[in-house]
Amino acid sequence: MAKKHDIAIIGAGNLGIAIAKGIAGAKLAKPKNMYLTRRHLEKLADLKKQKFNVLANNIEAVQNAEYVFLCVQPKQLPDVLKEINPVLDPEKHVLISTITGVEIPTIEQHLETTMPIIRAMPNTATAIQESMTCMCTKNASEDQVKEVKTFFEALGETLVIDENLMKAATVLAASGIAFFLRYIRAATQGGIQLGFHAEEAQKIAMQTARGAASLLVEGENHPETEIDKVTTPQGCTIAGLNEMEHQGLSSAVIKGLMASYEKINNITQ
Ligand SMILES: NC(=O)C1=CN([C@@H]2O[C@H](COP(=O)(O)OP(=O)(O)OC[C@H]3O[C@@H](n4cnc5c(N)ncnc54)[C@H](O)[C@@H]3O)[C@@H](O)[C@H]2O)C=CC1
Ligand SMILES: O=C(O)[C@@H]1CCC=N1
Repeated sequence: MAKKHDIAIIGAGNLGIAIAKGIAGAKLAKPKNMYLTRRHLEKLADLKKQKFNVLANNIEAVQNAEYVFLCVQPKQLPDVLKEINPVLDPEKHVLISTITGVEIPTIEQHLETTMPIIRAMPNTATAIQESMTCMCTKNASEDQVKEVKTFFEALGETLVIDENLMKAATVLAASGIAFFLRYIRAATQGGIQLGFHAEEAQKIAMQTARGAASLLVEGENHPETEIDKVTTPQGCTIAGLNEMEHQGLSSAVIKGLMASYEKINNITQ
């Protein structure tokens, strides 16, 4: 954001904490300008020591902020909106909702005033400024979207999308972190069976995953172009790759993404 802002993070759980750390790490705001709420404050003791404002009072957090991040679980959102409604000011606040599966018109139904609302779908890598964040809005101004986009650009990569793609973005990018991590864990377990100590196997798997992603990011290539460079004829790579496909690797990933997507449809029930 062009100028420094005061920020409320309503629901400083796993994602809220990652956002708070990312913002502070990118120097977008100082900890003393951030107001973090959650139900069990003892879990924010470390952040309190780092001078973040840690409080149980959502109203106070909103009153102190211009940018209000909503980071509670979907089922917790109606009560939170009911609580902060009286202090929301469309001239002062921009609401940034990270809540999975709750569309902007639904958020609006819970509000007494028409507010600028931006939905953002970051992932936990915001904590280290490596998020992939998809965003959409309905009534925020171009300047407000630009500001929030600039903000998330400091926390990784961004894409402004139509709201009807937000569920897909949730699965691919937000849940996606867990999916890629599970591959790294599985590769680590395989490496151990092949003779490495666990730490060595994990180091090899992590750096190899980073290298694979970097080849695509920096080379702007299709994955198969890079795969073709690895698969020596009659070599061990194609033998392993084909066995993984016989066992349904690509199919398992796609089916997993679809299951995750379907779950979003009834996540608030
Ligand atoms: N965890 C992730 O990687 C991602 C999560 N999201 C979305 O972010 C939201 C939060 O997810 P998580 O951080 O995983 O959940 P979480 O359960 O770790 O965090 C939610 C936090 O909200 C607090 N909370 C509950 N009711 C509250 C209230 N009335 N006032 C203040 N705080 C309250 C809880 O104490 C908890 O710390 C969800 O809607 C989720 O769909 C979106 C993208 C990624
Ligand atoms: O698992 C969930 O429902 C949330 C949304 C994406 C990541 N965590």
